[in-house]
Amino acid sequence: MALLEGSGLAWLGLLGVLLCYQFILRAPTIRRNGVPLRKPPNTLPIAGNGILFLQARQKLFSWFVKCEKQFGDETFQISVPTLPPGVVINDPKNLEYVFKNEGVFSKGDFFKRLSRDLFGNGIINVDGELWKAQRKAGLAFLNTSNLRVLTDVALPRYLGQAVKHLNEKMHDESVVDLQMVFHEITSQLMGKMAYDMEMHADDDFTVAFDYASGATTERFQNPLWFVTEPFTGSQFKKALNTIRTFGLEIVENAAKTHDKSQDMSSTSDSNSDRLDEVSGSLIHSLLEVFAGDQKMVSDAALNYLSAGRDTVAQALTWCIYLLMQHKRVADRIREEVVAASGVSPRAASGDEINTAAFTPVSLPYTTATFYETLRLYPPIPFEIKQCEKASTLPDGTHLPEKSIVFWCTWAMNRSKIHWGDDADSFRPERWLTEDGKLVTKSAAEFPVFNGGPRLCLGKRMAELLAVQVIATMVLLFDFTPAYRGERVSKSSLTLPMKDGLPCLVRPSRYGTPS
Ligand code: HEM
Repeated sequence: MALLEGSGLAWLGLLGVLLCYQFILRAPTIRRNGVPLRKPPNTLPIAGNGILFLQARQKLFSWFVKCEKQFGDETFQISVPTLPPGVVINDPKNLEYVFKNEGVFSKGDFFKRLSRDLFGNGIINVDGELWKAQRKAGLAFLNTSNLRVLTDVALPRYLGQAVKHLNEKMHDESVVDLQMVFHEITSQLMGKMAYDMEMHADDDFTVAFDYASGATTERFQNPLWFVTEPFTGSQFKKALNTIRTFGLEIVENAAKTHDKSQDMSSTSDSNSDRLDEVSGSLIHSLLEVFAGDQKMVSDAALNYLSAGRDTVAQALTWCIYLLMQHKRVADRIREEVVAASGVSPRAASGDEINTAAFTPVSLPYTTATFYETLRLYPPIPFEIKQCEKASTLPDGTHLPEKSIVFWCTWAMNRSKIHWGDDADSFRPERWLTEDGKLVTKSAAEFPVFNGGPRLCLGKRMAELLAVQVIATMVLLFDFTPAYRGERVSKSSLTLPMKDGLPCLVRPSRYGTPS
């Protein structure tokens, strides 16, 4: 006990020295055209905005929204003990500059140090040659013909299984967690197509990844994580071990299936299953690029898995959440899908619908609904870049070397300046022109998929997947909430819904009662 008290005092002493060093000797003021940037309300003399960052993420989102309302497009400075000086940008012109100057605004040491345990040297956590090589492998995986197999073969298969599961739940009148249902679809899909493996939403790996993502986010929120984690991080360590073991399993499995597929390629005929032909194509190209470096292949594979699977499942979850509150929008989706597929009331059970025909081109309103969901619930709600060298933003803000640039997509997407007075309302119509075409926004205006050379590689895949799933679910089912009040997200690098989305399932006007 005495030892603990002694070490506690030592930590406190160290902390005091660190804070004084940071704030009295080091923290530079960032200026715009020579004038110091404004600071947000409640910035404390020594802790700066640090205490605020310790709050639950929903409160943090609200704080960023409040700042956007107060500062509009004006860049402001934030300070958090132990972090380099930082600014928050809201102006799309500044963001465009950040996107265009990837060489200046990189992931940086700050981001990498905090997320290395989770992402290793995977694409999300590296710059330069390692990034380029992984991006190339990803581009090959997400080519047009693989995406066609995804929409025509793989997704209808896993979506069909989800429909069956929901029909059973409907029959039992039992509650179903739709977040798990969507996670199961994307887990199976990515598992099969990218890694030629069976993956599920409740695998140990998934649970561990979920935990580790929350713990990594806490590092970003808690500036003293390196002080607290040795005492509180045992579960985090366990989760990281599970993740690493699974990563190596993916690689070992791929090495086996690679040999097998090379054996088979000589005998395969034109009738071979299209899905089996593309299965594992991502991991196989990673094996080729990083031959012999198992850890590297594993990091790359796990990064793609987390980027491609969780984001889409979460976006679908928030979409149905919003549709349960906006029946008018669900009805319009149904009308659009019925017009495109010719289904008559009480006729569709899922088996006979060609869900592959549900595409962003054939269903613009459904696509607009997906975009409107992403606007209000962006799966990656915060972004961080670090200046590799001093730079000046278009608004005149001079950023010293190593300073941090934050933008909060969640807050930017609610800006009344850029989205109008009804920015807080869920209104898919804002995404459609008068003649029903989809409105396009630049990446800087709508940074949900990032932008510049690091634009999300899976944007097209996400759109194809989401439209097919939303159209099918809304056509067949009517969901009602089995929870009270508002749903919020839990701590994570992405936007999972806390405690899932428990619902009751009934047939829609077009689905068949079980
Ligand atoms: C609604 C779904 C999705 C959203 C909102 C989304 C959003 C994003 C964002 C914001 C980034 C930048 C992250 C950062 O580095 O700071 C990103 C990167 C990335 N995304 Fe997505 N994503 C989605 C789906 C997908 C899918 C389905 C894939 C397929 C595998 C994917 C693959 C990637 C990859 C590989 C990167 C890293 C790109 C790079 O650094 O060059 N994403 N995504």
